[in-house]
Amino acid sequence: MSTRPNDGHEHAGKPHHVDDALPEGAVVDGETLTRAIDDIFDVVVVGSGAAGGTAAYTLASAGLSVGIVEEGPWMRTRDMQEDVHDVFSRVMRMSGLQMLRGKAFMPVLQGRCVGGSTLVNSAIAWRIPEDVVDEWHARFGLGTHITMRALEPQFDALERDLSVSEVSDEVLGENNRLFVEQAKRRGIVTQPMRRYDRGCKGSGQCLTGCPHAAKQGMSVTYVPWTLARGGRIFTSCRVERVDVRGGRARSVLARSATGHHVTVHARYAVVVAASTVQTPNILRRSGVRSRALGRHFQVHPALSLGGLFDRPIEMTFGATQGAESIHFRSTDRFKLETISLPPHLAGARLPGVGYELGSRLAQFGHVAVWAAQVRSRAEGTVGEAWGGGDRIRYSVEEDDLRAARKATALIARMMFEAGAREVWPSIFGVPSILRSIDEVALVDEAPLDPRAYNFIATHLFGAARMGHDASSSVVDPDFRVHDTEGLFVVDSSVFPTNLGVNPQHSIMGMSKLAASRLAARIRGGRIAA
Ligand SMILES: Cc1cc2nc3c(=O)[nH]c(=O)nc-3n(C[C@H](O)[C@H](O)[C@H](O)COP(=O)(O)OP(=O)(O)OC[C@H]3O[C@@H](n4cnc5c(N)ncnc54)[C@H](O)[C@@H]3O)c2cc1C
Repeated sequence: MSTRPNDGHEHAGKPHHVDDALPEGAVVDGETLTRAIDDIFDVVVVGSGAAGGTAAYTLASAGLSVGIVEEGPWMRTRDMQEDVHDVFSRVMRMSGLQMLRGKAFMPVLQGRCVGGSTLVNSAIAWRIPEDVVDEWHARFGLGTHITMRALEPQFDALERDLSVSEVSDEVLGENNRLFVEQAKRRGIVTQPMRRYDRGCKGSGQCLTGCPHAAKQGMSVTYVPWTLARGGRIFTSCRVERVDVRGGRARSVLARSATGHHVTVHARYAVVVAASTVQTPNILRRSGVRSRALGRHFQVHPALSLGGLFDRPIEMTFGATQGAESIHFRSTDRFKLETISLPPHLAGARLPGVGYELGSRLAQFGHVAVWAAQVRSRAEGTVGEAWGGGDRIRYSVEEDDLRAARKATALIARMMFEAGAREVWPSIFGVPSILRSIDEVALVDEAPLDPRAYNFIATHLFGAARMGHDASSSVVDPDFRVHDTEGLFVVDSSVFPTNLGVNPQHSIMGMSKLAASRLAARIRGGRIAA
């Protein structure tokens, strides 16, 4: 059977997307709900992002009835806009203003909408590196359950379903091309990114939602495909807790944006996939008591540098992120990437104020932005703030800052070698504008102080760690919360460490593995209704 029900096609001369043609009654919109709801499914999935969308579709494809409860709204392809402010205020958690707090503040971006962060991300797909799986085996004893052999078929299926392919030359764009050329000159191994992509037009709008549904995020793939298989989604309904009675998860208790109770019962299981930040707090509110809950939170702190060139770059055309290098992943713990930012976001990276800022904005077509993700060693915590919000504490360590400093200096040198007139390193204590390659020496000496760096976090891990021992982990190697029947966690909160590569594909591979095993157990009668 095709995995692509209701696929996009032309309709009366207009593009018609899969999220325009949803089965009647399959979406219960919490923004317009006028009464309480009580419903029942075989499995209830909390969250519709990378992990939740994948789990839901895998379970529905195994013939189980699936209800998805999602805190955010559904932004349809027809409603996508370029305006960063409008999009972020509708689909980003806290309109994009969520912060990690520690020795410094670090913004942490998360989608809060159908599709979760896959609506606003760059769709880069990386299989989990084998060294990470080996480390999980050596340090956490997961080798009997989490193996490359078990994960590879999941990745194969995901890549088929979601059309993972390399960025083509036609949509590479100048920002990406220049990076590849320069890296090659330096002997740095690069590759075109592999992305979830069906017909990218190079509009550079991944971060505000693809207006062509070419990016294969969850809101145009696994979520609608789940609904086509009889599933239902409750949007704009925030899960407050899972009702656990007699040691078993019974139902999910949510509240709609209009304030009504939404109670969704699970015959067999509740699968929590609300992300590394929200999942631990949902478990806490559900009465899960584990010393490990909320601990071992990790990120890949990311930094980016702008460079001003004489030649046109035009970041508005080309894959938002199209080229990368893991050349330094093992030796120096960072990964290099390109990123084409829209002017509203890149504006925050431009140096100067007033006239000076205005004149740089006028030259925006000549700006390139290259970035690095640090495989940080630091760990933080996730807890609940007074009033019920999420409180994340995290500070990078000195080793992480050394990696960040080295990556910044390398990118700055690459930009000058590629012909940049100015490079903007974004480190406090280093001039905001470097005008020659010799000045990059100032970056080599930059302070090792977390407050000096302009990090952002989009890759999140841990805080409900997997392991055998209930005193040091939250879920067992079958993704089940220790000592709780029918309660599973399938997002990257279960990852014992970060990865050093972009996480979505690994999250989906793990979620698919967990959901396939759960479906087999339910089908085999090993989980009683
Ligand atoms: C701007 C950006 C760019 C990125 N680029 C890439 C990339 O190119 N490649 C890559 O591999 N990774 C990328 N990432 C990271 C990647 O998107 C995430 O790692 C991945 O989506 C996480 O999956 P998840 O299912 O855990 O969380 P999400 O995808 O964030 O989904 C979690 C969902 O749960 C919902 N939820 C939370 N709490 C509740 C609640 N109480 N009740 C109901 N629902 C709830 C949320 O609203 C959300 O929709 C990027 C992230 C961002 C923000």
